[in-house]
Amino acid sequence: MSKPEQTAQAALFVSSTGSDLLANSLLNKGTAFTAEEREAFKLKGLLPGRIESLQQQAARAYHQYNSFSEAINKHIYLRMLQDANETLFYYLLEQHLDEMMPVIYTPTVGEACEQFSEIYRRPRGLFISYPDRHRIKELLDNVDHQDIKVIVVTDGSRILGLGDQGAGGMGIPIGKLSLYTACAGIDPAVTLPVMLDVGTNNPQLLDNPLYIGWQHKRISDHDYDAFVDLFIEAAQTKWPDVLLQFEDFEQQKALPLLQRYRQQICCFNDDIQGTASVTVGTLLAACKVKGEQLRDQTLVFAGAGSAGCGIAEQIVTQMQAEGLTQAEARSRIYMVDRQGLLSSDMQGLFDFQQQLAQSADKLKHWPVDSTFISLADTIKFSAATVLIGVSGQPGLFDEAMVKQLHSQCQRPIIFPLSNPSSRVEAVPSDLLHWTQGQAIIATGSPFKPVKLNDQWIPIAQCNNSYIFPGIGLAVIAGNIHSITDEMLTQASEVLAEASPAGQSAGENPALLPALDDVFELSQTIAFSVIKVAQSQGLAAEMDDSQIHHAIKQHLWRPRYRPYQVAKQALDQVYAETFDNECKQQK
Ligand SMILES: NC(=O)C1=CN([C@@H]2O[C@H](COP(=O)(O)OP(=O)(O)OC[C@H]3O[C@@H](n4cnc5c(N)ncnc54)[C@H](O)[C@@H]3O)[C@@H](O)[C@H]2O)C=CC1
Ligand SMILES: CC(=O)C(=O)O
Ligand SMILES: [Mg+2]
Repeated sequence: MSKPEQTAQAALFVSSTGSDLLANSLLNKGTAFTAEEREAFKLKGLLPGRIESLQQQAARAYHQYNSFSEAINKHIYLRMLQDANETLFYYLLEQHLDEMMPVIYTPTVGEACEQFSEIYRRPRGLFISYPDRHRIKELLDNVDHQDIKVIVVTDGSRILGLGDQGAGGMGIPIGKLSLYTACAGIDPAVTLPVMLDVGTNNPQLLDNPLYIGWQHKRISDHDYDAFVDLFIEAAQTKWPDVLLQFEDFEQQKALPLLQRYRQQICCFNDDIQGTASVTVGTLLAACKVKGEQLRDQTLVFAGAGSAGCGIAEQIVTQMQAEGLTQAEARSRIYMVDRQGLLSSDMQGLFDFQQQLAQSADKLKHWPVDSTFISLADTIKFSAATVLIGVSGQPGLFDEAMVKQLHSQCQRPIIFPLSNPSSRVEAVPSDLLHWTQGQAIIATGSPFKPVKLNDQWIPIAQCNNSYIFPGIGLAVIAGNIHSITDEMLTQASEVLAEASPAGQSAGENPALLPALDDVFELSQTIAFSVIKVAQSQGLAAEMDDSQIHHAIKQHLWRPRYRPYQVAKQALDQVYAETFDNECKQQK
C-alpha cells in the first residue's frame, strides 16, 4: 500500500540561527537548507555550497550506512543520523524499513543496550537517577520540548531476554519511540524516552569503569515505589494528557506498576498488553490457516512471566468471545515456568500466575511425578496444539518436543517469541524441518524465509511493534484518557483481519501484514481504538469522518518544511501543537 503523498507544507517559524540551528536534530536540514534560508538563518559558510534535496542526502546516507558490515555499526550510524537530522533519519527509514527495522529495533537494539556505555555518543531522552529524586520536576523542565505526548519509560531491569542492563536499557525506549514515528507518523518532537536509573544488579555493569549510569545496586521495595510515584506525579503534572508506555520492567514490577497507575494516568504495559494483543491477533491468523478457531486449541506456554501471562489472559477473553466459559478456556491453557507446569497447589506463585495454574486434581491423573511436570510432559499429556515461548531461553524447544506436538495435530502452531534472536526458543528452519514444513510459525525477532522442498516459507514477526504505534496514534488523535483491555482486544482483531492468511491461497501465507503496510495498519488500528474509546466514554466526541481527519492531521511525515524567521524567541516546533500552528498560519 502506498504512503500518503507529501503535501505542500506550511512554513515553520524558527528562531534558532547558525550552529544552534544545525545542532538541533528536529530542525536541522543540513545541506538541504535553501539559499534564502542560509541567508535568513546565518548559515552562510557553515555548510558546503551545494544545496541538496532530501533524496540526495538520503542517497549519501544509504551509501554510508552500507559501508558498515556489522549490524551494531549500522545501528550506531543510524543513531548518529537521528541525533543529527531526524527528518533525514526517518526519510531513510521510510525508504528501507524492512532492511533497517532489525537494526534500530530487535535484534540489534539488544546488542546496543548491552554495549550502551561503550558506544554512547550524544544525549537523547531523559535519565532520572535515584539521587536526583527530589529534583524530578526540574529535570522534566530541562527537556527542550514543551508538548510531550508519548513517553516510553523503563528501569532497564529486564531488557528483552537479556536481563538487567541498567541505564543501557535506554536503548529500548529510544528504539520503541523511533517506531512510533516510523510506523504511525507520531511527530518525534512530542516523544520522550525516559530511563528511571535506580541502579543495576548486573555485576558486569557494576564493575565496568565505562558504565554510564548510577553505579549502585538497585534500590527496591518502598524506596523504589516512592521514586516511581515521584516520577509519575511530576510527569502527569507537567503533561496531563501524556501517554505513558511501561517497557521492559522485570516480572515482579511490571504488573503491580500497571495496576497502580492505570486508573491515574493514561498508560499501558507493552510487554503485558501490547504483546497479548499482537499474539492473539497472530494466533487468530494462524487458526484461519488451519480452518479452526482459537477455542479449538490447547496451548502450552514456556515462560509464565509478564508476556506469557498477559497473552494467556487475552486468550481466555478471546475463547470466551468464541463461546467457551471462562473455566473451559482456562483449562485449555498450560503455563510452564522454571518450576515446571504451574498447578494450583504450588507455593510462591504470583497472583497473576495463580489464576492461570492448572487444577492439581486434574494433573493427578497424569502418569508423571506431579512435583515437577516438565515442558515435554506438559506438551504430551495436555495433547497441546500450540506452543508459545516467552522464556528468554534459547534452544528450549527441542526436536523431541516439537515432534511430539506434531504427532498430536497436523499443523502445530509454534511461536518462539523471545527476543532478541539470540534468545529464541527454536529457530524457524529447525521447526520446519522437524515438522516436514507443517509448523505454523511466528517469532518475536525477524527471521528470513525458510526454503523447504523448493518452497519459500515466510516467517511472521509477532512483535508488539504491530500494536503500540497505532495505540499511540489513537490516544493523540482521539484524545483518549485511559487505555482499556477492550481497546487492545480491538487492536488484535484489526491485526487479524489485516492478515494475508485467509485472503491468499496456499498452505503457507504470511501470517501478518508486510512492514510496508504497517503505516496504514496503524491508522486502521487507531480508528478502531478511538471508536472503542468513544463507546467507553474515554475519547473526544467525533463522527467517523472527523476521526479520519484527526488521524491524518496528526501524521508527521519526514519532509522538510520551509522555514521563516520567528519574531518570538522560541522555535515553533517546540512551542506549539499542530492546531495552534494552523491558527498562526491563517
Ligand atoms: N515478541 C514480542 O513482542 C515480545 C517478546 N517478549 C520476550 O519474551 C521474553 C520474556 O519476557 P517477559 O515475560 O516480560 O519476562 P519475564 O521475566 O516476566 O518472564 C520470563 C519467564 O520465563 C521463565 N523461564 C525462565 N527459564 C525458563 C524455562 N527454562 N522454562 C520455562 N520458563 C522459564 C522465568 O522464570 C520467567 O517467569 C523475553 O525474551 C522478551 O524479549 C516480551 C515482550 C514482547
Ligand atoms: C518486543 C518487546 O517488547 C520485548 O521483547 O520486550
Ligand atoms: Mg519489551
